[in-house]
Amino acid sequence: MGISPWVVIDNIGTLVTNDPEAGAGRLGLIRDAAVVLGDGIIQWVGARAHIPQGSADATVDLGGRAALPGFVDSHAHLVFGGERAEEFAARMAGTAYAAGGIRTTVEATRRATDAELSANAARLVAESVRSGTTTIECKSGYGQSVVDELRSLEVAAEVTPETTLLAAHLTPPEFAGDTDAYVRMVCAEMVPACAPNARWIDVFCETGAFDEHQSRAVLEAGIAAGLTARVHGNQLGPGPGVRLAAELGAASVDHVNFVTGEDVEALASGETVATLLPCADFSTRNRYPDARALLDAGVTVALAADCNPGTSYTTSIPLCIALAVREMHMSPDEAVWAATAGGAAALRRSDIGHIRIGARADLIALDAPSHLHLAYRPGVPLVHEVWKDGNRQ
Ligand SMILES: N=CN[C@@H](CCC(=O)O)C(=O)O
Ligand SMILES: [Zn+2]
Repeated sequence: MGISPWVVIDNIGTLVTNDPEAGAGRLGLIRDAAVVLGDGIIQWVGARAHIPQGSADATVDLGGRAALPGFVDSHAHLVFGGERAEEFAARMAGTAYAAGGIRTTVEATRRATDAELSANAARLVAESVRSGTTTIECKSGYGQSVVDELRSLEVAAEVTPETTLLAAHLTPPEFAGDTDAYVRMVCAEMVPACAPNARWIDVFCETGAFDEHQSRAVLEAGIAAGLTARVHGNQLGPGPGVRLAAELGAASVDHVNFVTGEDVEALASGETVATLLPCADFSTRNRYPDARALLDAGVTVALAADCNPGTSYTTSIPLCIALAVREMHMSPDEAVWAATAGGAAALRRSDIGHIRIGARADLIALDAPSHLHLAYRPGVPLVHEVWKDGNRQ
């Protein structure tokens, strides 16, 4: 945030603005464009032939490269100890993913020092910036005690203002066999203790984690404490997560692999974004969500990387875009919108995810002539430059 120099980003081959009034189509594409960044915000955007003269400290010539809003990654678990490569290898050899793997990470997280957790989260954020992410959400959820959830949120707050209390990720060993007792503790002690350090309340509403009744209790406790709901739902099988999220006015329901027509209708007629996490499906060999059914029904769709040590140990939004296009039949334009404006909608942010005057000066340049190359050239590190709050990263 804050003061940054005034810079003209000139000679942009194709600019994605996500402002249909500024350019062509939903992405608001402008060819041969320029953008002026200054004091942390977008000061001007348009055709390079009309750049306002004399107002910038410097000019960066992109040489015909594409530019677009920085990616908004609205789903990440960055506060954890250890890793689970062996679990991944076993899964690739045929073992199915189950929620219980989370336990391994809870043990490692509780053992880790504050400094180790901070360093790991900072490392992952730096990695995500290198692949073009300029806003990231970060959940707790591998602490599962008041003390460990609180310190997880403190670490999360070091890297982002978008902090999420996910105490209801799994029932910890101290409450083994009595999930209801854990939920009572979360509502009575953990939510009041942690709410001042969080913006969002989340729950893993899934068989083997928390059922509808338990999920509702946690979300309502969070809402009563001033947080806004988001939900992990319908990842491993059909379930109540999507409907509950829509009913409680959640900002987003995430995963959404197994949905009914009623679920789709509930999302289409409400304000809840469907956040799809194709890297988790890739890494668990799960069925990909039916993105076409969601989009064709008018649901707002976001894409996020779901960086976590169990199901998706990647921070790469470009990989999400490539998978969304190849495996989920989203068009490249839909996928780029979902990873920028869609992520912003999932975080209820109007200041990011688009290039308009007054928006945060979060912009990336690609080593490619258009945004289409993000899906067309999978696995290639196309992100050439990143500006966050107007500062070159
Ligand atoms: N689905 C639940 N939570 C994480 C996975 C957590 C883990 O396995 O460690 C997710 O978003 O995929
Ligand atoms: Zn998650």
